[in-house]
Amino acid sequence: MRAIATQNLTKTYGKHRGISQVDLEVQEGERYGFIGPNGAGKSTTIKLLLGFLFPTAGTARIFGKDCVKSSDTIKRVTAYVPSEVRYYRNLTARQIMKTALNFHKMRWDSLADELIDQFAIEADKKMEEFSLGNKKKVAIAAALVTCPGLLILDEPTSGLDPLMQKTLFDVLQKRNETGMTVFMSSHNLAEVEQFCQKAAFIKEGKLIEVAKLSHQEREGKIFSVACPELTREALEGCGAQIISQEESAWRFVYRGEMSGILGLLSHYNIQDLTVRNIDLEDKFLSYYESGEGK
Ligand SMILES: Nc1ncnc2c1ncn2[C@@H]1O[C@H](COP(=O)(O)OP(=O)(O)OP(=O)(O)O)[C@@H](O)[C@H]1O
Repeated sequence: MRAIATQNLTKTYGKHRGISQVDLEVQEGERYGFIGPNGAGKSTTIKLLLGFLFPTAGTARIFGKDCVKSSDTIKRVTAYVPSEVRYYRNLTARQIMKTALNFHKMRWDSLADELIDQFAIEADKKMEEFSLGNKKKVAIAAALVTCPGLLILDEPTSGLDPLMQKTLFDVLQKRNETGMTVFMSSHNLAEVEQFCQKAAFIKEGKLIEVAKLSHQEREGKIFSVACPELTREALEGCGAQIISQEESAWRFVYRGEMSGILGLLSHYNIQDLTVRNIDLEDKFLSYYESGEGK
């Protein structure tokens, strides 16, 4: 079963672009990242999934249910943690978690206490007394306490200190192991790379790529080589894709067998050499700096 499926999903704000023809597929149980620069269309997509906005064209489904027609049913199996959390000032953290439970016709139980403990929440303090990061922790606990099948997070770690970021991903990992699907939009590429199995890249409202993030599926290595004699012809002849050259310093991507490039380099007097996996930041920069779709 697909937790999220959108087809041709399009939203315009009057004459302004929102998103255009987005086809997204997230399988049940997946940990999925949603990446794009400011204004790319991440929040618009999330709001369409949650039924906060209606599409101009196309469809969005969660667990097979249409996000417009079955918005109420979807809200019962989906939880959402926004990037910036706003609550009524005079509610306590406990009251907010209870409200979430009431909405799902659930009772306060040991899980609620456990979440308060894990996220070090001062449960009887009012929202007006909470810092931004502490409000975020309440939002996370209120989302998790309802045991959603799908958790959608917008910038999940914004406002959280490093210890709480770790707690969050530990808790998400455990929930994911028992079946919860996680869909998170983030500007923090390292956290997406570490936690998610797949990531979709959105640019100017269009989905431009879905990347698998498991280590086996990495697409090549980045070489940085210092060598005055090396030539563009030699590198390209071997299948390298040059990223930059400054005097004798070369940076290139190599996707072939290692023996090929190492065989070539062994003929040169190499002054320095580093090799590393392509990471999400490389991909992000290549998609978004180049001005091209891919
Ligand atoms: N209410 C609105 N009225 C007009 N245009 C809007 C509105 N909301 C979003 N947009 C436009 O839709 C496009 C996508 O915006 P969106 O907020 O979805 O991007 P985003 O990827 O979430 O950005 P960020 O990372 O900055 O939060 C942008 O061009 C934005 O200007």
